[in-house]
Parts: sequence; C-alpha cells; structure tokens
Amino acid sequence: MIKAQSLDGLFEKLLDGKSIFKNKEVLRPSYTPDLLLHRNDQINSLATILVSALRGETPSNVLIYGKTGTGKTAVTRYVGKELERVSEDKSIFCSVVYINCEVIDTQYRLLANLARHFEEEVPMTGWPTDQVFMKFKEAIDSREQVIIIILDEIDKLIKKGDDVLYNLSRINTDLRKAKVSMIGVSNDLKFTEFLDPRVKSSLGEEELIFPPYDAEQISDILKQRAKMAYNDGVLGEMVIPLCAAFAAQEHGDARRALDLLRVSGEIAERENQPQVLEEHVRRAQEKIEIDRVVEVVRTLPTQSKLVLYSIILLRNRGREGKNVTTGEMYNVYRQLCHHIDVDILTQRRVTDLMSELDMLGIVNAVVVSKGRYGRTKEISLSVPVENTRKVLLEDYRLKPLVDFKASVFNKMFS
Ligand SMILES: Nc1ncnc2c1ncn2[C@@H]1O[C@H](COP(=O)(O)OP(=O)(O)OP(=O)(O)O)[C@@H](O)[C@H]1O
Repeated sequence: MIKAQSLDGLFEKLLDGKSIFKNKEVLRPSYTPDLLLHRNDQINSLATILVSALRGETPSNVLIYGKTGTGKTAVTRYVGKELERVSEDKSIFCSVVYINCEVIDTQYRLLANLARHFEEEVPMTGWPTDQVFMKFKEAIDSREQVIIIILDEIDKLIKKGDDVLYNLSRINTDLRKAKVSMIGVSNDLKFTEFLDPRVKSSLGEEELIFPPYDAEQISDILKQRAKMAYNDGVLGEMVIPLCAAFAAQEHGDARRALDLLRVSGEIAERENQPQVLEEHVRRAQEKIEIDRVVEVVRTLPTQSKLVLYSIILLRNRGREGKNVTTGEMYNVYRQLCHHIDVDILTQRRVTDLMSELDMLGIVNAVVVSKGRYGRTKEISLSVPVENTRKVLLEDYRLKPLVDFKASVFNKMFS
C-alpha cells in the first residue's frame, strides 16, 4: 500500500526559507512610486494644463501618446492625485476619475462607471445609453466642480465607435455648474485617424508625447525600485545594467525592465539561491519573451493561426534557415484549411493577415526582388518555433493538424 507522504507544515516550511525579496509588490505594474524619475518635463506640462481646474476653469482636453512602458499612466495618475490633494487643501471641488478602457471598453459601461463614481444608481446593463448619460450629467451638475476624466488606452474604446467621446467632448455646453475635461492616453499614435474630425480636434486641444527611456534612465528607475524590493546585497552587480540594457533594446520600456527585475528574482528564489545573478536575468528575459509570444499567439483568430502554422510547417521542411515565400505559404495555408474544413481566404487577405503577424513581431517579412520574375516577400519566424507550434495546436480547431506534416508534406517536398 502506498502511504501518503506527510505534508504537515507544507507552507510553514516554505515560509521559513529566507526570502530575497523585501517587498515584491513594488515591482508590479500596479505600484506607482512617490517619485517619478526623468519625467519632470511631462509632469510639469500636464500640471500646467490642469492647474486651471484649481481656478474653477475648464482645463483643455489632452491627448498623451508614447510607447508602452514610458510612464504615461504613472505620470497621469500621479498628477491627478496631486491635483485632487491640492484641491482638497483649497476646498475646491475637483475630481479625477481614472478609467482603463481596456477593461471598460463599451460606451455604456464607460458612462455607467462615470455615473456610479458620483454615486448614481445605474445598472451595468439594460438602460438606454442616453438615460445613463443624463444620470451622469445630473449627478455632476449638482454643484460647482471640475471633473477630469482620464481615459487610459482610449484607442480600445473607439474600436466600438466614438459617439461617447463626441458626447463627452460636448458635455460642457449642457452643464450649468460642473465642468468636464478629458485626458486620453494611448500607445497607438495613429488612433485619431479613425475619429470623427470634431472629436479629434476637441480631444487633441493639447498633446503630450512621452519619449522612450534610454538605458541609463531605466537603470535609475530600477535602482530606485530595487532598494525597496530586495534585501540588501542580494542583487549581483550586473543585474540592473543587464535588465536596463535588455529593456532599452526593446524600446525603452520601464514596465519590461521592472518585469525582468522581478522575474529574475523569482527564478533565483525558486532555486533557493541567496543572490540574483546575470544568468537569472538572461533566463528571465527568455521566459518573458516566451510568455509574451504564447499570449499573443493564443489570442490570434483562427485564420491567422493557420497562416502562422503554414509558415512553421514550411520552415520545418528540412531546409533549415531558408526563408518562406508568400506563394509557398499560401499554397500550404490552402491545404491546411482544406484539411480541417475551414473557409479559404483569398491570397490578398492572407497577405494582410501575414502583415498583421509582422506588426505583432511574430514573423518578419521582407520584400525581395526575383529579377524578371517580379518581387515577392520572404517570411521568417521571429518567435521560438516549438513553443509557438505547441500553442497553435492547443486550439481545438487546429488539433487535427498534428499529423499533417506526415501525410501531405511527404508528397509535397519529396
Ligand atoms: N519615470 C518613472 N519612474 C519610476 N517608475 C516608472 C517611471 N515610468 C514608468 N515607471 C513604472 O513603469 C511601469 C510602466 O509604466 P506605465 O504603466 O506608466 O507605462 P505606460 O506608458 O502607461 O504604458 P502602457 O502604454 O503600456 O500602459 C509602472 O510600474 C511604472 O510605475
């Protein structure tokens, strides 16, 4: 008879081990430090625009752009918090409402959230949108006050239409006492192209651009956070410079750098190492990259998954290192669709899907000239092949393709 191993004190034993972390939470994206480094210009510019609220005037609407991890959210929230703090000191009514449009991504939910913020009872579904908007207006117009609405990741909201932004941008004409202004935050520089020109000009009364951090600036940000996150003497000398270098290579992304610093520590801790070393950072970099790819690939639509799978199959056809042409890719894609009974898209549409994969950083397509045969695109994979293949085959619609290589490829390439 197999005797169950005694698990007494399972968690106690784990907890007894000395942690290398002092406070891991400060490395999470949700944590905003009290002092934001290398962002004085942006903080001052935003404060200069918002200070009107403290004079009872309506601040201009602002659009904030910058690549991911450049401190847009951190700066906006920080300045918003300061504004509320000073307004309280001066007994001026001023509220800053933060909305993440990736989570609250419909017009109704946005308005319902705004109304609820001001203690209006509005259900999260079911009412006509106009009625919710009316409730919000009534709620805020009960007294003299300035409301600043921060719409983070605003590009996610307008995917479902820009009516709500149009209405919000005109709301001040209907209000007697309250004043509303909006701050839109986005890492997509082009999203305003899809906006109604009136909304575009109203939202973009002021624009702020957040440039990427360089390696030195990221290093400073990491040092500030590492002091709070790790116990003294735990970090090897090369850990911060390496995290900063990796993140700067990407595009100066502070979030990526902080993730690297945290995951490196987690890897070291799991192995009961007393110190975080360079090798842990390298492994963390690999792990984060794979996690990212897995997430992006997993959420692709089926047709894009088929395009990607055909590239992987061609890449594995035995002539390693040779790039795949669009013609070859389309040929295999068609066979895959046929095999699992999925509609076959036109070559043009498939080329578009491939360009999307290129934009996501999953493949790299370059145009090459074939002399008098014209031009074609050569595609190479920018992601680890085996991991990607595994994730693709997790999709139940693609599962029957597991054996595809054996049955069709032998015929095609023999
Ligand atoms: N100047 C800074 N000083 C200290 N920490 C910073 C600074 N800039 C960014 N960070 C930290 O980096 C992480 C990412 O920053 P933030 O969320 O503000 O980036 P973002 O530009 O809004 O990115 P995204 O567009 O992806 O939302 C956060 O943990 C934030 O606290």
